[in-house]
Amino acid sequence: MVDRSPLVSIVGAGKVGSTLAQRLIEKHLADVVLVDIAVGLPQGIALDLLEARSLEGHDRHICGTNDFADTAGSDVIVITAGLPRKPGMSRDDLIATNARIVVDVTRQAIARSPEAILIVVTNPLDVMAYLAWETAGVPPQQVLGMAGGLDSARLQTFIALELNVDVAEVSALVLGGHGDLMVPLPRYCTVRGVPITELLDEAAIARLVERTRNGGAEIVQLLKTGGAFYAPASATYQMVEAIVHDRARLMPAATYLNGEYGITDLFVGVPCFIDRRGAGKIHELSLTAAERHALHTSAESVRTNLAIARAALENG
Ligand SMILES: NC(=O)C1=CN([C@@H]2O[C@H](COP(=O)(O)OP(=O)(O)OC[C@H]3O[C@@H](n4cnc5c(N)ncnc54)[C@H](O)[C@@H]3O)[C@@H](O)[C@H]2O)C=CC1
Ligand SMILES: O=C([O-])CC(=O)C(=O)O
Repeated sequence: MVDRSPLVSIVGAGKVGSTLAQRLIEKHLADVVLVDIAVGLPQGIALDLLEARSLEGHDRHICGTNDFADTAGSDVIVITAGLPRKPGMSRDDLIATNARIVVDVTRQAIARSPEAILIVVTNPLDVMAYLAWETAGVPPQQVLGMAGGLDSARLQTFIALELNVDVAEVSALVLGGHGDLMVPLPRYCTVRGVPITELLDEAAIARLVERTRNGGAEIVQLLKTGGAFYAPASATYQMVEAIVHDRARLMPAATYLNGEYGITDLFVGVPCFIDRRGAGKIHELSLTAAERHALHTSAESVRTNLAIARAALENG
């Protein structure tokens, strides 16, 4: 992508941000700037990770800071700043607080790296991706939201556990908003190319689909103090890697839709080719009437939440 080492700034040095930072440097993908509002937190994590460098055998650099000036010239900016939910909460309960945070940090980050690809992770994901895009004032291809890779990996895991097969043999696909109405697509889930509809009965598939829809909440219930972070960091890593290595990888991600799938002016999860320019061509699957209806229902819920976020921002 560039002659120098790729530079990834991660905004939010919490669970997801710090885990992603570790993955990025220890897998030699990029140098990292970790920025957070909490004084000492990004500095402490960065120092700890630096001290592990000789043990892990890499020479990637990481810097922790509270100053966005240190993020200047980033190739990729990942936004993980904001509240995670607690047991009993929906992701949508985070709208007002996280909208303010995402607008604020996007403005500060993009001013220093106007060419960077933005990957939004903060929830509720699809709404936050839209706000980040609107705030950044960049072409929509420059902004992506991470969720489809995570939701698909969860379904992939549950299929592998159910069939007791190697997870590497399983492929799965989840579209739609990253919420309770997400759209797992069993017709597009396979084991070595064999559709799971030939391997599992309807009741089993329905159970796995439901577990996937509740995948985030299941972990929130277990952890009690926040949400999942290892798999979210891995799914985000894959997106960063596709950008940094210009891979043109087809993966589900929240992407700006302008008529694709019959949806306009929203970020919603669909398969798209991700490369150094961000979101490339969107792939339009041929969906059944029921699948299309489910996708539209999910998208309309994102639209409603976007209106709620806008109202919250207007009211300060
Ligand atoms: N899209 C997805 O699939 C996933 C989304 N998430 C979301 O990612 C977000 C982060 O989750 P965690 O890392 O678990 O939370 P966390 O609470 O561990 O970390 C959040 C960090 O954001 C920082 N922060 C808050 N306001 C800030 C500001 N104005 N500027 C800079 N930093 C700020 C906090 O100080 C904290 O360190 C949450 O909204 C969570 O719901 C988490 C997992 C998956
Ligand atoms: O459930 C949450 O709040 C975090 C998240 O989005 C996920 O793990 O899917």
